[in-house]
Amino acid sequence: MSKSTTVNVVASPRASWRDYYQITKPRVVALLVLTALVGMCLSTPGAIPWQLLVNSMLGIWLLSSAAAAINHIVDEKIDAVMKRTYKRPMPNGKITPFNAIFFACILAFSGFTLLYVAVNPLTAWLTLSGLVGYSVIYTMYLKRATPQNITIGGLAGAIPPLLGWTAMTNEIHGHALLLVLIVFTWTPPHFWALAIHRRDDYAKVNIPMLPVTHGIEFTKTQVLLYTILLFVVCLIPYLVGMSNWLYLVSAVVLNSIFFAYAWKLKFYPEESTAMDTFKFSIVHLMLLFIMLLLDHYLLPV
Ligand code: HEM
Ligand SMILES: CC(C)=CCC/C(C)=C/CC/C(C)=C/COP(=O)(O)OP(=O)(O)O
Repeated sequence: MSKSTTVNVVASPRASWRDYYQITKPRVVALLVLTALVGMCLSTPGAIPWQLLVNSMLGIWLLSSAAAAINHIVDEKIDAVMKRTYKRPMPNGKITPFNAIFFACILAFSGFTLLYVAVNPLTAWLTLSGLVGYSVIYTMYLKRATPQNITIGGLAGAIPPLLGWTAMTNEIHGHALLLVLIVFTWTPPHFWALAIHRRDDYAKVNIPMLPVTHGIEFTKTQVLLYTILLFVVCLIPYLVGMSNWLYLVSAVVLNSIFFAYAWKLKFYPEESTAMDTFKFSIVHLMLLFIMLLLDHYLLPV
């Protein structure tokens, strides 16, 4: 009689393409690429060569996605504990660290090569510095070190308009830096509104986000002050003759709404106000950049 052995194999859930797609933070990267596209279009008065446009957007998209994937790899342990993130593909074991690293390397290598060869080396190096800024300086160091983590780290997420600009012109222009300044000033109220709502998550994993270290009220004041600063910064493109009245009117309306959300958050908060403010921040930036684009093509200065 032959003996049979029963082996209990606990299969780890298999990753699908959707899991890999998820660790690239697709919606964040989509908005980043939109800001890069606006940088590209505003850099040149006329039409832009479509091959250059496609190669630039693809390269920036690949490197930003790689940066997001590295963020998921580095944050696996804290993501496993936080309510907002515990279902992500890394903490739930669908994607192994080895596979994620391999995936991120392919994205980063192909993105860098594409930008270097088909766009220009300046854009390739600047985009790589965005990756290092986000996945190394912000994620590995600043995020765990200081409540000003996102003010400094925000520079990496703000750089895409400059990348779009250099992709077209191969030079760093003051107007491109102005677009970077807009995203840079937008980032603190964008993130702190969410961090107010998720304060306990961050406290649980000892991440020194502003609402954890300085309290909810202080953070709400900062959100309000940043929306005022952002209002002023968003007027500069009109004041320096970079854009026309269509952008000006849109910027005034969008920033007034953002300010109103921040005011409500500070003085008349309801359960949902912090998340409503966070959600509006995304609509704000998206519409602001779309209006910059429409203004550029409909009312050239
Ligand atoms: C250091 C800078 C930033 C921090 C700390 C930050 C933080 C966050 C966090 C924690 C979320 C929630 C993500 C989730 O629950 O999956 C989020 C969502 C989002 N962020 Fe940011 N963000 C930053 C910069 C940016 C930039 C520069 C952009 C685009 C220009 C951006 C666009 C978005 C979008 C579109 C979402 C919604 C994503 C979705 O619904 O899946 N963020 N951000
Ligand atoms: C090349 C280039 C331009 C790179 C840009 C990189 C990039 C994807 C920036 C987005 C910023 C962001 C979503 C930060 C949140 O990280 P978090 O770790 O605080 O948020 P999480 O807890 O949701 O992961």
